[in-house]
Amino acid sequence: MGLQIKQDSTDPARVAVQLEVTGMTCAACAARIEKVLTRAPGVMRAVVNLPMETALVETDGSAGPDALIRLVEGAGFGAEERASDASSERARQEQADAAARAEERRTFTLLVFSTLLTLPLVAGMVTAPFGLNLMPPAMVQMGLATIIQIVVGRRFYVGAARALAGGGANMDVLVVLGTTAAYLYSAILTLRAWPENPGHLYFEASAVILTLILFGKLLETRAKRTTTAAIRALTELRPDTAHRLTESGAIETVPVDALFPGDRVLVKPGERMPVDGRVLEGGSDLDESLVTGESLPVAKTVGDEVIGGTINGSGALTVETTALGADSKLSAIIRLVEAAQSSKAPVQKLVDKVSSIFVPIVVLVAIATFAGWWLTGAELDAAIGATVAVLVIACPCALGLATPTALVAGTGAAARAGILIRDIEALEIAHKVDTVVFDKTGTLTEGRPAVTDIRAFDRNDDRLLRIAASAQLPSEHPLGRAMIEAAEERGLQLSRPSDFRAVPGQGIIAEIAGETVLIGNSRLLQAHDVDRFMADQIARSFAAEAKTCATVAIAGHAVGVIALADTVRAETPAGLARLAELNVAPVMLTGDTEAVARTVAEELGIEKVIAGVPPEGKAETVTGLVEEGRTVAMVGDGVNDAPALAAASVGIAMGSGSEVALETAGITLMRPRPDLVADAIGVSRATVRKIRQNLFWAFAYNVVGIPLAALGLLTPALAGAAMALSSVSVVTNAALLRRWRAKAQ
Ligand SMILES: Nc1ncnc2c1ncn2[C@@H]1O[C@H](COP(=O)(O)OP(=O)(O)OP(=O)(O)O)[C@@H](O)[C@H]1O
Ligand SMILES: [Cu+2]
Ligand SMILES: [Mg+2]
Repeated sequence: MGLQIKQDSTDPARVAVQLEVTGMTCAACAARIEKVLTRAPGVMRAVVNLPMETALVETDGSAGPDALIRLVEGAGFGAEERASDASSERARQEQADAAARAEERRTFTLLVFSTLLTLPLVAGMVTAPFGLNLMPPAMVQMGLATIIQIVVGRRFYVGAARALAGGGANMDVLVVLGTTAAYLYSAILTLRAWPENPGHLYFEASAVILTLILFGKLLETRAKRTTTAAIRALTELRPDTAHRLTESGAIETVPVDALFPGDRVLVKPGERMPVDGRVLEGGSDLDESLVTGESLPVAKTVGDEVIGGTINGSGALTVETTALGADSKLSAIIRLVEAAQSSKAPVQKLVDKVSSIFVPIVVLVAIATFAGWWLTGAELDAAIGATVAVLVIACPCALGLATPTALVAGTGAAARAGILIRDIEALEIAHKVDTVVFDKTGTLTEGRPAVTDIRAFDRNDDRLLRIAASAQLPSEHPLGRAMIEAAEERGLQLSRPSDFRAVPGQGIIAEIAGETVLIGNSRLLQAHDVDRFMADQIARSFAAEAKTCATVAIAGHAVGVIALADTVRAETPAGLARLAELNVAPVMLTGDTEAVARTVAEELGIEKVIAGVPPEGKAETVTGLVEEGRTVAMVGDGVNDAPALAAASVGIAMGSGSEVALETAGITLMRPRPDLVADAIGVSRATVRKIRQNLFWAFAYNVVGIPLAALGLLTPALAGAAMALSSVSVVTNAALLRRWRAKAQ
């Protein structure tokens, strides 16, 4: 493999300093800063990244961050030290995790304490039917209840006070009102009757309610922590150290934070990829499942891109670093999923609004209940009991949990399948999608066309291909690349055109040996008054075989036609069949000719075809479909489809996972597989279904519970149990979503 492992050493003297630079306006600024930094004593390398506004400086340890900052400031810019990305991100996660665990432990201890104090209070209730009276004396009851009210109740009092101060009312307000009413009423009775025995007391009710709610909270935080664990696992994918190859070919093990873009790293068999990069040497199979959801190993050879966090198979790889830390794909994914999970869904905003109206209404109902019982001549005792039960059963905590728990579980399950959901809005819209617009080239097909036939009018096919491929040398278009490849296969000598211009959606215009060469479709020929008759005839015959044709014209005369074919992706038919199952209509949108598009569409069973659309017309076409009243998902392969992705109700970027696609598309598929589109719609439907179920049950429980409590059919303690149970069932129901699996394997 040509790799010689000479030594494994760490070089503590090498220090990487990251600076955040402000005030840069252009590349010249960046170059100036780079020069100033590079020339400073002790600096080995400096790289300034203009769009990221950062400078990465490698020093031998003698130039500290402060000195470097002064240098940048001396050049007229602002600078600040930036904490190293990978470690700060992980530290942040670990901190949050530790805090969550500590909170959980505290809640658990409190729960045990609260349960122990509550048990004597309920002992009387439980044993009474057996003719035993184990109820402790009223004063003891009051002592126990007071401790619970203060120690356990504290967090609810604080929460309620905070909500009221903010002008709102939440579940804590109801909990506080209910338990305080029960407690105070019992306390007053006890004190007034002392030393006699008072009548019926509600100490056990307030204690049981607080204990149960605490129990619900504990289950809730635990469930939440396990649903986010899938995402947290992603951050743990990145290794801490990497084997860097030095100029001399030695190998040193360095912290990942000390690497620079451009550094070459050695990845040994079985190790995790420390950075995003390109393979320079070697070959291996990579397990990308945790990043892209692809379950089969992916073969990588020289020139292929690798993603940090994936697992190397049995080969050793030398990789050139292209992105690290916060710039890496893994970081982008983590940020995306985290942002999605914490963004507020429109339905959640509605729930918040409902809750804020709901609480005052409940208080009114409670007052009415009390008045009703009182006025009909009932005991004060019964009136208080019913009122407390109303306040407790009305607590909307299940309502508050219904949406966020389902969303976290749904987006987490999707991410595991390689479906990244940027925001909750995308998830909510995706479930309504009735039309999916597919870009043809690169989405339904592989996007790697190959030259199949050459029809030179003078029968000199090689000459035609040589001219065409030469003219295409500067082209980025897949059709152009295919021509170059075909020419190279035939060993033809190519020469760069002296002038080159791409006409989007039509073709190219180049200058070769003083002659203008046009290569493209009918529209290009028409625009330049080239006789199209013969070329169109040929193109039509090839269209039946789903081959795309490009006509070559020299000095205004058509001289031949080159036919190219692209293969349909293996997963496309299954993907379309599953969309049909979901009752979603597919539409093909392409810049190719109607005839070719029709042939491919017929083969795939797609009825609606919109062909011959120039790149800038794609967004317009999508907007047109949206205006017809459809909910449109546009599936494209990234960068050039960005406007159309943005125009759709929801944009689905496929495959590339490039930054641009991540930013513009509501949903990104990490693998170039059209069948994941159905899964994206599927997970969205499953999540929205869960949210609706949860909301329904949470509401139903309140709607049924409140009248029962008002009529005195629910004891306060039972109401507390019912409330805790409803919260737990909502959280459990949402957690079931974690079992969702993509059908695309
Ligand atoms: N470099 C090129 N060489 C030859 N023909 C070209 C070139 N660029 C564009 N064309 C012509 O313009 C047409 C439309 O190109 P465009 O890039 O808009 O669509 P596409 O990528 O081929 O298909 P899709 O819209 O499905 O992605 C092509 O089918 C081809 O006929
Ligand atoms: Cu509650
Ligand atoms: Mg295209």
